[in-house]
Amino acid sequence: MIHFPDGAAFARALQALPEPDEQAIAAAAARQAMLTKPAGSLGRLEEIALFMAGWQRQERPRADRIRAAIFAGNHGVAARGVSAYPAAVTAQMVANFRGGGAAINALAAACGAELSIVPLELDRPTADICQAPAMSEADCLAALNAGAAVVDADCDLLIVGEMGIGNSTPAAALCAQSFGGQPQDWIGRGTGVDEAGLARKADAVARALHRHASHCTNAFETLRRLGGREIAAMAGAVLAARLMRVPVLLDGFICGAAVAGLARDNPAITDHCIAGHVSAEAGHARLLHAFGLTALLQLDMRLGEGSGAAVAAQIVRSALAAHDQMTTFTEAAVAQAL
Ligand SMILES: O=C(O)c1ccc[n+]([C@@H]2O[C@H](COP(=O)([O-])O)[C@@H](O)[C@H]2O)c1
Ligand SMILES: Cc1cc2nc[nH]c2cc1C
Repeated sequence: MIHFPDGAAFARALQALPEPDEQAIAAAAARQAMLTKPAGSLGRLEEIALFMAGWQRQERPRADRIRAAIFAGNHGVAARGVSAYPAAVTAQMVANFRGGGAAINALAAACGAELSIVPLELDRPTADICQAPAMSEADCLAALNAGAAVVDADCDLLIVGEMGIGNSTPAAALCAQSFGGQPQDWIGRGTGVDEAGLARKADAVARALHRHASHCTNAFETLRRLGGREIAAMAGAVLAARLMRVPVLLDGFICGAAVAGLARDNPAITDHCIAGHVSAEAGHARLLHAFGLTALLQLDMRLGEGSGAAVAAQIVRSALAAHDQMTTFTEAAVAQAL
């Protein structure tokens, strides 16, 4: 299991990212060239198979053991009226996840993923980022490690998701800090705020950046000051997955913002990530563009809780099923291209 003893160890890990196995990619590409289809005709499904081969270091990658890790946290900034729902919903939804009645329960079951629900000190919201760093160093480290702890090396694919009333505001601040632009470029309706709520979000992001920007000198400090527990946990999970060469399916805007916190220090952090979908949250398309990622799906979802990634996992499974199960031209006695 990956554990970061301190912020410096986390920073070192982020600078020493393993690369995919080029030999496995070449073997998978050679296999793909022999399968009974015109070259390239499975489009992005072929890219997905090669991507998975590289990270799993095998010619025929698997998606049998999918883990969906959903982290939950509460946010001091929620008291500023930046969400359409009360903060109590975070804990209530965690109970719903545990009871099996949320969207992610159905969608994880549908794609064959095992769910891990990880609430992070819901009774102790982070500080209001307009006034103070969201977390102490110890709290941020604990959250990063809670994320890292869900990843095990025999996982074929990791889905990361979140639940946290108010978290689209710190997510917007993280994106603005990491990639520049104005608060307006990164804020959106979240759970469905009205115009006044949107204005409060813009104001909160501007205040947070004004207070913290000059102190956000590295990924740890950026996540600690502008993030939240579930956001840091997602960052820890994505980094730990990379260290174990476990490919990751990213969910929506808040999930992406966690990775934005890491990407400024090392843009290669997204190399083992697939963007499962582009959510309806206004800043998500901009964020994926900044990462250079193209989402698998655009379904106008804006739920969070790993839901978009769980739907996208069906595409990954389809890609790997074709790659694994199709016959070759020789086996099926089908004539090759002229
Ligand atoms: O995944 C997304 O893109 C997404 C977009 C909007 C809202 N959400 C979810 O809604 C919550 C954040 O919205 P808000 O309005 O409370 O900041 C949080 O629980 C997220 O999981 C998620
Ligand atoms: C009901 C509800 C469910 C959620 N799941 C993720 N974010 C959410 C926000 C709300 C409000």
